[in-house]
Formats: sequence, C-alpha cells, structure tokens
Amino acid sequence: MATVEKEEKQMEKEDFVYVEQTKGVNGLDKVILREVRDFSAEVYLYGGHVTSWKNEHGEELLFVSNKAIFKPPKAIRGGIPICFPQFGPHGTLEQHGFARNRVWSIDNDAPPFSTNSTDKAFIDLILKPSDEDMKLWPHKYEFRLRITLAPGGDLKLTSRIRNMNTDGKPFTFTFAYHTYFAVTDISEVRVEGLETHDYLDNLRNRERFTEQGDAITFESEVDKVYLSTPTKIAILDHERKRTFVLRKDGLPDAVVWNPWDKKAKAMADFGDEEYKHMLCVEAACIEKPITLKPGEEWRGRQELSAVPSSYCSGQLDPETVLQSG
Ligand SMILES: O=P(O)(O)OC[C@H]1O[C@H](O)[C@H](O)[C@@H](O)[C@@H]1O
Repeated sequence: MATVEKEEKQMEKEDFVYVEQTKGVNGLDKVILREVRDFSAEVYLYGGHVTSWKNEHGEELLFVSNKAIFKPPKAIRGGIPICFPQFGPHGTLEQHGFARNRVWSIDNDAPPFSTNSTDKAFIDLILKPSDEDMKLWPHKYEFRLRITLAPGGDLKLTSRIRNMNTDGKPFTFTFAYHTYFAVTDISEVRVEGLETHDYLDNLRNRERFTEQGDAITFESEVDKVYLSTPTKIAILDHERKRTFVLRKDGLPDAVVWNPWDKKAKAMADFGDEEYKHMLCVEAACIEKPITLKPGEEWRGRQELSAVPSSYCSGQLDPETVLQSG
C-alpha cells in the first residue's frame, strides 16, 4: 500500500466512531455501537434494551416486531429485553419485572472489570430504583449493564447487580436475557445443547419433564424453562445456513419460547405471521433465585456469535457445533 493511502487508512481508524449517542423511534435515547468491519448494534436507554445486532453484511440478527411499541410502559417487543427482578408472572411484580420498562442511564463511572482490551465499542448502563420502584420492590440496588460489540462481531452483555440496602436486608431475584433471534423459517430451525435436560413446561402448569435425546425442532407453541443447562447452546437456521452460538455464565437455565399462530394473534405488538421468523432462547436464572446480602454482587454474562453453519464442520452434529469457537 502506498504511504499516503496507508496514512489515510490510519486516519480513518483514528476517526472511527465506535459509540454514538443519538435518538431512536419516538425520540427515545439510543446508542449505536459500531465495529470497523461494519458490525453494529443498537441499544435503547429505555429498558437498557438491545434492539439491533447486525453482521458485516448489514444483516439483522435479532428479531424486532414490526408492531413493536417504542413507548413506555410497554417493553419493546423483540431484541434483548432484560427481565429483572422477576422472570415471568410468578411473584409480586409485573410479568418479567420492571427493568425492561425503566429508563436506564449511561454510567460514565463504571467500576472497572476485566474485559478484553481490544473492545472499543461498548456502553455501560446503570439502573437504580426510583422512589416509586421502592414501593413495588423495597430494595436498593445498582444494576450495571455493559453491552459490548467485539471486534469480531460478537455481542456481549454483562450484568452486575449489587445489593445497596442500608437496612441490612438481603434480596432475592430471578433474571433473564430475553433474546429474540431472527430466523428465516422456524420450521427449519433446530436448537442443540438442551437435549436430555429437564424443563418446566409453562404450557402445562410448570410441570417438570425431561427433553428427548434429539435436537429441538419446532412445529407448535413452545414455552419451556430448561434447567441446569450447558454454557453453550446453538441455534441453527438451516435455511440461511447460519448458526447462533449462545455462551453464558452465571445463568444456569435457558427459556425457549415461540408463541406460534394463536398467541401471535392475541399479542397487540406482534404480527400474526411473525412467529415464523423469531425464536427466543433466553439465558436465565429462574429455578434457583439469587439472594444477595448488602454489599454482595452477582454477575451474569451472555455472549452471542453468528457463524456460517458450514463453518461448524459436521454441521448438525451438536458436539461439533458446541465445541467450535
Ligand atoms: O409478552 P411478554 O411479557 O414479553 O412475555 C413473552 C414470553 O416471555 C417468556 O419467554 C415466557 O416464558 C413466556 O411465557 C412469555 O409469553
């Protein structure tokens, strides 16, 4: 490369904007993360909610409904809602807790934690309870969420939740990264890593069953909480020849949800046919809630990669998929 050209390239890199604060739908505050090879992600402060994750070809990897309502108090339908301090309807709070419909702040003063020093496209968010929230859930906490778009395009979310109570009281919560993956055709999708695991079936009174030995495929509504799952789960989009690999830490459970046709029609913020193009696989901590004493901190991490299925030689063999990367 000629020297001038080289210098220009260098300049381009130095000027590169990894993190941009802007406005999204309905004027809501939004942060765009970009990486040099054209990967990108978008995060709304409303909900601390990732609403977009694109690969280097500009293809959207997360599902967001065309009917999503970007307006409080409804959580955004799609992307990655944060379920805290309660997953599901079981508890004293609204379904999936309140973190997904609160406005988070940018945390310019996040305590350091060991990360990859090559990560430049990241944002630190923080949620603390308002006086109103304290009436619903009488606990002080600091919830720090770091969202990183790694140089290779992986999307990483790390949650750090700390008990800040001054009354000496512990608190207990459940949690999930409620990730909506974009898939071409749900009937051509398989999930690997959950076979033979026990699950609670939300469609059958949370009764406990054991999954069969084959990878999971989809032909009707599913709403299951898989228990004590492995740290890697693969979602194979056969038609697009793309595999999502979900890696998780501190989150033993995994929810798998697709509303299918009837429930899709019943949801105001979800298109009737959209169930064909999404699948939720949610890294979670549900069966054994987390209890923190004052001063204690919990961490839960999720990392998503999207790779060509052919890259995982042996393709549909779960062992090969899960060991790659
Ligand atoms: O409609 P939402 O409150 O966002 O919940 C959407 C879905 O989330 C999870 O996957 C639950 O397991 C489902 O039971 C629920 O229907």
